[in-house]
Order: sequence, then structure tokens, then C-alpha cells
Amino acid sequence: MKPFLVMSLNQNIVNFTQFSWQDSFGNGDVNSLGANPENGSSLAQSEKAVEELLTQQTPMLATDDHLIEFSEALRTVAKALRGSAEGKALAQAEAAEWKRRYELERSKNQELLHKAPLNGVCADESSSKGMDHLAKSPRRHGQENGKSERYPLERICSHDLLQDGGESNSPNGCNNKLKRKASFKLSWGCKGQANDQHKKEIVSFESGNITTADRSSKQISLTWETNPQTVIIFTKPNSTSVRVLSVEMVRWLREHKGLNVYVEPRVKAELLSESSSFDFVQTWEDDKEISLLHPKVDLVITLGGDGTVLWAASMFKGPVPPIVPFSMGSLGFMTPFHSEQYRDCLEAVLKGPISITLRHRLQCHIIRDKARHDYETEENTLVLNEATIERGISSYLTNLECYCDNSFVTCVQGDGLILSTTSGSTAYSLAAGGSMVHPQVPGILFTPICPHSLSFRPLILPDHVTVRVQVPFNSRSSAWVSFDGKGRKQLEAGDALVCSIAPWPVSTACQVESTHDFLRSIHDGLHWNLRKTQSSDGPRDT
Ligand SMILES: NC(=O)c1ccc[n+]([C@@H]2O[C@H](COP(=O)([O-])OP(=O)(O)OC[C@H]3O[C@@H](n4cnc5c(N)ncnc54)[C@H](O)[C@@H]3O)[C@@H](O)[C@H]2O)c1
Ligand SMILES: Nc1ncnc2c1ncn2[C@@H]1O[C@H](COP(=O)(O)OP(=O)(O)OP(=O)(O)O)[C@@H](O)[C@H]1O
Repeated sequence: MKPFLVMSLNQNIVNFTQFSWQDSFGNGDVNSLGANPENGSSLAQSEKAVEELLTQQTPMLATDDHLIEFSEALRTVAKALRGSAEGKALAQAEAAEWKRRYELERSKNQELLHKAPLNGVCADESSSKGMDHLAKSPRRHGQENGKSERYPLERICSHDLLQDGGESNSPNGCNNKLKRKASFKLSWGCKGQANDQHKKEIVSFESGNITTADRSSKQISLTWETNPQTVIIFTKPNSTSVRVLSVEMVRWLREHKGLNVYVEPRVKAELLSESSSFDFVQTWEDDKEISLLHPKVDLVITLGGDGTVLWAASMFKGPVPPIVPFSMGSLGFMTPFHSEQYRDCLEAVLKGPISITLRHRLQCHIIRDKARHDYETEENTLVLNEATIERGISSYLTNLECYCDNSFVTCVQGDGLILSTTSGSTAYSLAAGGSMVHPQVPGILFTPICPHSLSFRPLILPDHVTVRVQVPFNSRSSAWVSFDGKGRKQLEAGDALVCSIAPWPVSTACQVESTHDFLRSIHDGLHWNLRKTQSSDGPRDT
């Protein structure tokens, strides 16, 4: 070893190594390193400096294996870090542009609101459709109960984000004439409480006293600010009743509601085989194209069971439009709407306001041991229910090392482990002994499958953590991971699955409201705690 070289290198790489080791687990504080675009160039310089330093040193002996390995590791770290900083700079530039557009749009809205205080018109509506039309509309924001209300500045309004940025050139008609999505606002409040501003500061500590100012999660209500124009329908395949209903629903949405309708390619073929009059229905060619549709789609409708909701959510790798799930399966934890009453339900949803359940998703990322030096890694997968890591066809116990924010949790020896969202708590996790958790409780369920230990109880972890599950190098067998029961992938020794809460939840429309719907689903779906009531004629405490 050459002490001088090691010292110089250490001075140059101290930050690199800290960043890389943390970041590979999804926990690194990227801001501390890549907070400004200049970091990209300073990191490139550091990388160059490392290169120079390495070439300036006295020639290494062939026996200096450690040193060679160390310098290779350094180059990899520097390369990864530079890529990360460049990505960050790009994202920041994009965020700044969005902020600028937001500010511009907001001041335009306020100006227009000021000019038209009597009808409470949302600015972009007035510019796109004209005041006359708006004055006639029965559902103007701020006019409910005859009141003329100004928007609270803190409201969350979708239209700033969802303006249609560009036209797709899809051959299947994705380049439709729509200019923008319907805008809506979300408001938070408990029953009977007029508070519709969500306070960001949940905990205050004025004068040294810690108090909670607000709940982190509340019943959320969605109010359309402009009329929804476009819906997308996902249907369970190979079901005659679903097929019959989809034909009827598509016709009704077009003829009675004047909506643009997208369906899956398979369904479009089915509709055309019914009648050529369905040629107005739009579709897409491959699943990548559908994610481009998000900026144009106001509402997603599912016809099927929970699996169809999972399927629909999986089509959106980023933000998901609100989903209206109709129950056409046997259980239906996430499908509160009755298909027989679809017209009334859709009328109510299209009119709004509606209660929604905001269902968190997990983003899952596989880190392959053999690709640990590669900057490019496998794509993230988003799950609405769970990621399951299990032994697959192997007859050996799984041996999974689990870490939570880099703290060792435990080693799972058994059939496997389920990392579930709270929405998924009533699915596989429940069958494996996990608790049922209200879907709006933020958290990650850590549920073992048939653990070979008497004391392994399931855990519920907070929503801010990152969980890493690793197949140790000395494991007797590999493991398999599946996502919402699909897309199974093998995890070999040294591979890891990293999961954290995704920034894109799935909002599903409620029949009544979130808690009511959840309780109804566990009563009706599972017959939870059903027992004959004990009669009162018997012994009593005196
Ligand atoms: N032993 C088990 O209970 C078990 C085993 C494998 C998979 N699953 C679940 O099946 C899901 C995939 O569903 P699918 O419909 O594509 O497959 P599927 O057709 O095999 O149906 C699985 C069942 O799970 C129910 N289900 C799905 N999500 C649910 C939820 N969030 N709450 C309550 N029940 C739910 C469905 O209604 C269905 O009855 C997986 O995400 C997993 O949770 C359960
Ligand atoms: N549009 C779709 N395209 C392809 N597969 C789908 C689609 N919708 C649903 N599926 C798959 O079909 C399967 C069954 O769907 P779903 O759970 O909705 O119906 P179900 O099994 O009849 O309902 P339940 O489980 O409540 O009885 C699921 O595995 C789901 O992934």
C-alpha cells in the first residue's frame, strides 16, 4: 500500500463515498450534494481530479490488487455521482419552469376572478370556453349555496399541472383535439368541519410545546372546476357480463354525456364487432403509449374486481387520474360501485364533489449484485397492493436479510415476506396474518409468510422509511419477487429489493366516504367478526 496515495484519494472522495453508499439504498440526501446545477460540473472536475491523481502516482505494482480495485471503485462512484447530479439539475430546471407557469397561471386566474366575482369562474375556463357558457353552468366553484366564494390561495388545483403539453402523433387517434384536462380541486376536512385548507405544518412547537395542529390524513373531497371530458375504461377480460356492460356504458357516456372514451385495444375490437358506430372510441397501441395519455384523461372507470383496479393502476407509471371502480367480481374491497346503477353513479361522479380514498403505492426497485457497478438499473415498479418475496419453486427456506433505513430489521427464514401498502392489507398480507389497516393510514406492512419461528409477528412501519430486502451471498437458494401478484422476477444471491412509498398515489372514488366504504368492505367481503349476538336471558353481574 502507498500511504500518500491513499491519503490524497481520501480527501478527494470523502463525499463521493458517503453519497453513493446511502443513495443505493434510496436514503441518501441528494440535496446535500446535487442541490445546484453547478454541482454537475464540479463533480465532473472532481472526477477528472481523481483520474489525474491516479495517473500521476508512481506506477502500481501488479501485486497492489487492493489499490487497483479501490481506484476502479472510485471511478464508478464518480461516474454515478455525476450522472445523478446531472439528473438532479435537469429536474430542477424542469421544476423551475413548472413553478413559473404556475405563478403565471395563478396571477391570470386571480385577475379573471377579480373581473368576474359574481359567477366565481375559474380563469382557464373563461379563457377556453367563454363567460356565457360558464354563467349557465350549474356547477361553478364558489356558487354552491348561492355564495360567491374566492378560492383559498393554498388550495390544490390540478389545472396548473395538467395542461396538455403536446399532441401525440399516435396512429390510433391519441392526437385528439382536446386542449386540456378538466381541472379539479381537492379539499380536506372532517365531517361537519368547514375547514378546506390542508395545513402543511402537522406538528408545531411554539414556546417549546409540541402540539399537533392537524391530522396528516383526512377525508378528501374532489370538486371539479371544469367538466371532465375524457374517460378511459378498463375491463376484466373474458367476462360476458362485463362485455355487455361496457358496450352499454360507452354508448351512454358518448350519447348522454358527450365524453371522449378510451378503451383497451382488445375492447375496441369487441366494440367494433358489435357495431361500426363505435369508431369514435379511441385506443392505444402499446402500454407505453397509455402512460402518455395521463395528461388527457380525467377519469378512469374499471369494470371487474379488485384485480382490474390493480391492472388499471399498473398502467400508470406516474400520476394516476381518479378511478371509479365498478364491482363485477366476487369480493370487491376497492370496488364500491354497483354496476346496475352505473348511470346514477357516473352522473354523481361527473358532477362532483366526490369523496376519494387516496391509496398509497409502493415503488419497488431491484438492485442486482452483478450490475452493482452499472449506472443504469432496472425500472421501478409501482404496486398498489404489495411486493411479495418468496421461495418460489425452491423447497428450501427463504433467507432474506431485511433493513429499514439501513438498520437491520431481521432475517426472514420461512416461505417469504410481504411488503404491503395499507390498501393491500386486506389482500395477501391479511392471509399471511397481517393486520387490516384503513387504506388512508400511511405506512408499509412487513408481513412474513409462514415464518419458521414462533415469535415473528408482523410489523407496520411508518411511511417515510425505505425497506431493503437482500438475498445473502450464503443463501441456499434464490428468491422470487412479484408485484401485485404479477411480473415475477428472480432474486439471486446478493440481489436486493428496495421499496418505499411512491409519490403517486391512486385515488379511488368512494361510494359514501373512505371509512364507511372500508368498513363495508370488511363486513360484506370478509364477514369480519360475524357472530350470533348472545341473548340477554342468562346470568348477569349483580
Ligand atoms: N393467499 C392469498 O390470499 C393470496 C395469494 C396470492 C395473491 N393474493 C392477492 O391477489 C392479488 C392480485 O389480485 P388479482 O385479482 O390480480 O388476482 P386473483 O384473481 O388471484 O385474485 C386474488 C383475490 O384477492 C383479492 N384482492 C385483491 N386485492 C385486494 C385488496 N386490496 N383487498 C382485498 N382483497 C383483494 C381479489 O378480490 C381476489 O379475490 C395480489 O396483489 C395479492 O394480494 C392473495
Ligand atoms: N384489463 C385487463 N387486462 C388484462 N388482465 C386483466 C384486466 N383486468 C383484470 N385483469 C386480470 O384479470 C384477473 C381477474 O380480475 P378481477 O380480480 O378484476 O376479477 P375477479 O377475479 O372476477 O374478481 P374477484 O377477485 O373479486 O372475484 C386479475 O388477475 C387481473 O389482473
